[in-house]
Amino acid sequence: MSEQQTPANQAQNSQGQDDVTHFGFRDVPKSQKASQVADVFHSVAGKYDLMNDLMSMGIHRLWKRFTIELSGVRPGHQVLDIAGGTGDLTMKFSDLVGPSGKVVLADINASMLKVGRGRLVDRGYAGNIEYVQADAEHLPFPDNSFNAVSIAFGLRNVTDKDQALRDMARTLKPGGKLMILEFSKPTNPLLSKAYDTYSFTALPLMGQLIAGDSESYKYLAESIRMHPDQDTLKGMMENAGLVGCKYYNMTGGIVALHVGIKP
Ligand SMILES: C[S@@+](CC[C@H](N)C(=O)[O-])C[C@H]1O[C@@H](n2cnc3c(N)ncnc32)[C@H](O)[C@@H]1O
Repeated sequence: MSEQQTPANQAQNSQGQDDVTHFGFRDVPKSQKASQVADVFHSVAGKYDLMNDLMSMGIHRLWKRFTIELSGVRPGHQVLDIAGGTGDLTMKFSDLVGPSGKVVLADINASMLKVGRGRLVDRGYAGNIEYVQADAEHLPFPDNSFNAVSIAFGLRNVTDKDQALRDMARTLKPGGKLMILEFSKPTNPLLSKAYDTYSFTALPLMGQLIAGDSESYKYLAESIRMHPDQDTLKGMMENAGLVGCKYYNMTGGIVALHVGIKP
């Protein structure tokens, strides 16, 4: 298909440049991205945790542990884990906030929420967790609700990231902390090359063998490359009104944790 004939460019021609975004390396109309992302996560939900462990060789657990350590979450706190998926962070926050606190596990995708809820209930997590199907761009929570908001490996799937950041900032209490754990840009060119080879060959192959779906894992690799790098994301957080924004590179910048405070 030629460039001019893609649905994305048709939208661009008839409605203007702003109506187009990317889905991995492809341009798509903004109105279609959420449903394409939804297809990815409906497809991978059942094998999500196994694939996470295999693809990252278990290292995602360390990235998440560091996030929890920096969260400052304490007993009695209210926490939102948006794009919470199968609930890795929610579980840890639930332990930290205790019976007097609350964690909201929110995700746009019913399949991921179902797997997450089943997993947490199986492990005996109940009482201080709420499950909400919600889009990060339109959070159904009042202003100033949460001591901490986290989004782990979710932001790169969101169509309008600036809008999502503004809404996360809105729902934070003054002094509350936003934590964004996300794939980012490796700082070393050699690591970057090896990581590219791994991402574009091994990931789709593993996706095919284990989840029967290479396309979703090709999207994973592509979406990581399209995501804003460390300094760009930090600037976006500042534009959303957060202060004290900084980031911590992990595994050579393959992943970064960004934190910012609501003034
Ligand atoms: C890679 S998973 C991450 C799950 C979990 N946070 C973790 O770290 O294991 C990304 C999640 O983002 C969710 N998601 C994608 N777009 C979203 C949006 N616009 N709003 C809320 N959740 C979204 C997906 O449904 C999926 O569960």
